[in-house]
Amino acid sequence: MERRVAMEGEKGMECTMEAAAGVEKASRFRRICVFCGSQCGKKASYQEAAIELGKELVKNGIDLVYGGGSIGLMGLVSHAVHDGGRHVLGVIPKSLMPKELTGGTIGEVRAVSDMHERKAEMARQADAFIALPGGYGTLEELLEVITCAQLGIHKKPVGLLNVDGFYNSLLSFLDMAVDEGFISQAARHIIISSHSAKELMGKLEEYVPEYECTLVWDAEKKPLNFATEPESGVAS
Ligand SMILES: C/C(=C\CNc1ncnc2c1ncn2[C@@H]1O[C@H](COP(=O)(O)O)[C@@H](O)[C@H]1O)CO
Repeated sequence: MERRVAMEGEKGMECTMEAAAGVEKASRFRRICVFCGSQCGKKASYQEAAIELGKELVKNGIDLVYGGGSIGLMGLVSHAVHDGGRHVLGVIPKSLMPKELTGGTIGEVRAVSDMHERKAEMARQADAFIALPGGYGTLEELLEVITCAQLGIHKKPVGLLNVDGFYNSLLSFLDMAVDEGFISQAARHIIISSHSAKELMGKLEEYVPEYECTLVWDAEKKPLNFATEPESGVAS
């Protein structure tokens, strides 16, 4: 079921549509980008968490942006969102399609030319980011949106779904880097983590960025293509 954007003069229409779709509470986010493994991982809990997160997005009336793959946790989260009737946008480099799109496409698939364009397009489309368990690719994507937040390039919330403590050692490493003077407390607070999708969503809804955009970027160049003015009313 696709959400229709209320036209001018249709005040209240969107709320009615959301209620009809079973959406519990209007979210500040229209689309969330999920980074996750192209593998399923060894524990069933990782797969359950991907499905739970997808259902939580649906419950909150939020659409999905992701890397477009049909494999691993990517396939599970995208199916959960699509099955729940929300829009799914997969952004995938053409050359990766044979490797990561083995199970057929769902939702809208946007083919891009390379990895940089994939990350830029996902970032542009999303109002917030969530990382599920994953490998190098997931970490790379996660760290890029964190470092861009640190530089003041965007103010979109970044969540970590710490399923079964999967990210405990990463979080400990970051705490150690704070203690050792390499990461500031404010920058450490960019990552919002939780063990459950429901709690994480609640924290992301309440997140207030501590970062000022101190850098003046050339508006023509739009660094890394993060949208400066979000379409959904979320502070970018
Ligand atoms: C190679 C370049 C950039 C850095 N690499 C990646 N950028 C974007 N997405 C990536 C990158 N490496 C892997 N991925 C994707 O992440 C997903 C999850 O991977 P995981 O290793 O299973 O966690 C998967 O879709 C990968 O394609 C610059 O050109």
